Amino acid sequence: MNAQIIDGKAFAQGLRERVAERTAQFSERAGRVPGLAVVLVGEDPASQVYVRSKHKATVAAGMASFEHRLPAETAQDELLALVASLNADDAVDGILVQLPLPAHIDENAVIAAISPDKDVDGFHPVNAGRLATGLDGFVPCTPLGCLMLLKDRLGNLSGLDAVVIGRSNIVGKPMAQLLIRESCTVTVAHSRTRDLPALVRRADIVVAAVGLPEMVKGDWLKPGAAVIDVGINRVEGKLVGDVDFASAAPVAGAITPVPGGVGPMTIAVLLRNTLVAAHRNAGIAFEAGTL
Ligand SMILES: Nc1nc2c(c(=O)[nH]1)N[C@@H](CN(C=O)c1ccc(C(=O)N[C@@H](CCC(=O)O)C(=O)O)cc1)CN2
Repeated sequence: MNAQIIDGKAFAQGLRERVAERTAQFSERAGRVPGLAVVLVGEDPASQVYVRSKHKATVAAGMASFEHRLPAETAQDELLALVASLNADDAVDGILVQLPLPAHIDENAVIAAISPDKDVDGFHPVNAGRLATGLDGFVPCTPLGCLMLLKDRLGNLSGLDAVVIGRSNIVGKPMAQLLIRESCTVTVAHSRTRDLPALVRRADIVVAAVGLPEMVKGDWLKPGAAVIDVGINRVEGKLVGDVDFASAAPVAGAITPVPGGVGPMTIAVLLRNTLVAAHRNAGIAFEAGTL
């Protein structure tokens, strides 16, 4: 067997085009464009690339992009004051503080300061609670992107066994919640999990989000499993995922590559979430349709 490659880059491009069409319709009706504010603290090279990509994608979708770049030494109170001003700004529908933040800033305090109604990252505890309890709210972009790719490939996920490797607030936990919502049987594995290969071998769906280069091997997989690789690890100048693609591809039924799999979905879903936020803020019903 040789896995079908899940082309996240192409899927993300399609999603971005659909968001752009719906943004034009929204802007016509609301008399204003959706606005996304992105805050970057410090000079982390990868974060600078992501923030630049977000700016370009936001503008290309027909939205207003408000970029705030602060020096690495910025005091937490200064960042909280900026978040408060963005919360109060009617031109801003979505607020995103790029992570990771410098070590002297409490990430949780900053996330908690963002208005849950502008939290297009879906990281605020209110939105995490909404997801866990089945209420409408913002869902973190990367796991929602993974779910879109899975549903596009597999259709109905009901009854499938899923293993999520990694328990972060940003990917692992919300991914598990989304799969539960689709009626999968979900196991969340982490660094203390015993006999991870045996657990993975039972899964129809494997989502790897641990940040350990090429950790998941092909002989851990059930033949035909759908494998979603969230890892972005730089090894000797090369980008690799958390899955050992060379050994996994001959066993899996479908697999996301790195790069070009999950990564591009993050920004496409961010635009989608910003469009949803704009509808809510303007009091216009949002029809999800193909978004
Ligand atoms: N506030 C947030 N911070 C961070 C998030 C997030 O969703 N919200 N996610 C990541 C970084 N990220 C977006 O912010 C991101 C990561 C990867 C990609 C991407 O397209 N990756 C490409 C490879 C790009 C490369 O060469 O480095 C791919 O996988 O094909 C986009 C966005 C952490 N911080």
